[in-house]
Amino acid sequence: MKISVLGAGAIGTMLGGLIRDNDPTCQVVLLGRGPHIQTIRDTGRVQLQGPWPTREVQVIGTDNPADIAGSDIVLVTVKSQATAEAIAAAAPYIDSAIVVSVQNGFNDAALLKHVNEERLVMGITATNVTVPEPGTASLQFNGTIVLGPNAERTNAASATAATKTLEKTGFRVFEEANVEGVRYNKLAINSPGYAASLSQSNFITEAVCHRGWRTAVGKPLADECLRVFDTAGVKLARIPKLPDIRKLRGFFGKLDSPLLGPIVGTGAKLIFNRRPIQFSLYQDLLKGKGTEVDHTLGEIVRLAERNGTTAPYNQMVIDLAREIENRGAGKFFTREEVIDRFRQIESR
Ligand SMILES: NC(=O)C1=CN([C@@H]2O[C@H](COP(=O)(O)OP(=O)(O)OC[C@H]3O[C@@H](n4cnc5c(N)ncnc54)[C@H](OP(=O)(O)O)[C@@H]3O)[C@@H](O)[C@H]2O)C=CC1
Ligand SMILES: CC(C)(CO)C(=O)C(=O)O
Repeated sequence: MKISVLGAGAIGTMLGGLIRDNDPTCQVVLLGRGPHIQTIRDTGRVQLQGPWPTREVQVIGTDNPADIAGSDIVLVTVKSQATAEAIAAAAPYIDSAIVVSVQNGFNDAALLKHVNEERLVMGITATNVTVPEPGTASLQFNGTIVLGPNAERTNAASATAATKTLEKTGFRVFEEANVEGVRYNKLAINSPGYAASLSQSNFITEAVCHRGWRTAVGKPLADECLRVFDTAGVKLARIPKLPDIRKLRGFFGKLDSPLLGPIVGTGAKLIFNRRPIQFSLYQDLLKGKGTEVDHTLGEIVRLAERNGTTAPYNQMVIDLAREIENRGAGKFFTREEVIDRFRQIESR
């Protein structure tokens, strides 16, 4: 079986590497660019770090889309804004492969320009991976993958085949009939996570567990996402085994309780100070790269507008991310500056 990854950065390298490590009969091609893929191409190996001794896995690294020809499965793991260009370059070599988007953001239209709907499967991953140095992918958080058929189920066979292949990663993989509901849920979870990234705050211990941040930033974002989904008639589906936006909103409430708050907060700090979640948006801001925020939280803002409402809190995260992008690598806000900017929305 030949599996190719289109856009092998953090997520794509981890998924492709784990598949190859767990099933050496699979040929895995990591198509990417820059020093990361150059290192993999030169050494013929990728290093996988995680809650295991470092694994060295043999893969093919390439920057030439022609090398994916003959694939059974192509995993799309470029950032959303790179999807149109990446799939256009890969299209002549996709042949009859099943194409699986494992991205945040709704890139269906860009992918459908080049891939038959029966062979396109949309999904998300709620894992967390970084590239600490070229040639290495590091698993920060061992989560799940969810994918599923489209509403008409024209791609149902492909969704099942993609699920079986992704199970080779060793992650928990779920096929979900309402995958669109999962994808919206994931965007909503990312919304407060991105907001914490604007000030380099540990999402759980320095943002969620901080009363001022929770009140001015976390709760309004979660409430806004839920209100927009409700107005638009989006039916959310759970991300199995993980908290969803409703649970996260409930957790914010629990932390406000004078009795329960300190206990829950201490437990959360013990767990999340050890291996902080590094949101993909944070990783890009740190490197001074353009982020995909317009394609992720921008979806929530556009969904609001299409349904006659607004999403000013999500728009604020987008605006602040843009400001950091323009200021340059690593020039983040302080948590208090973020809180101040969010408070200004209330007084408008
Ligand atoms: N990292 C994470 O923990 C998580 C990420 N996600 C989602 O997964 C998706 C991928 O994220 P992530 O892995 O972090 O992103 P990365 O930026 O680490 O990886 C994407 C890679 O694709 C490369 N690329 C861009 N355009 C092309 C192209 N035309 N041809 C070949 N390679 C290309 C990029 O190169 P370059 O850097 O030069 O642009 C980069 O190396 C995103 O949608 C993200 O939101 C979801 C859950 C967790
Ligand atoms: C929430 C997270 C970390 C996945 O679990 C993510 O989606 C991201 O980094 O963008």
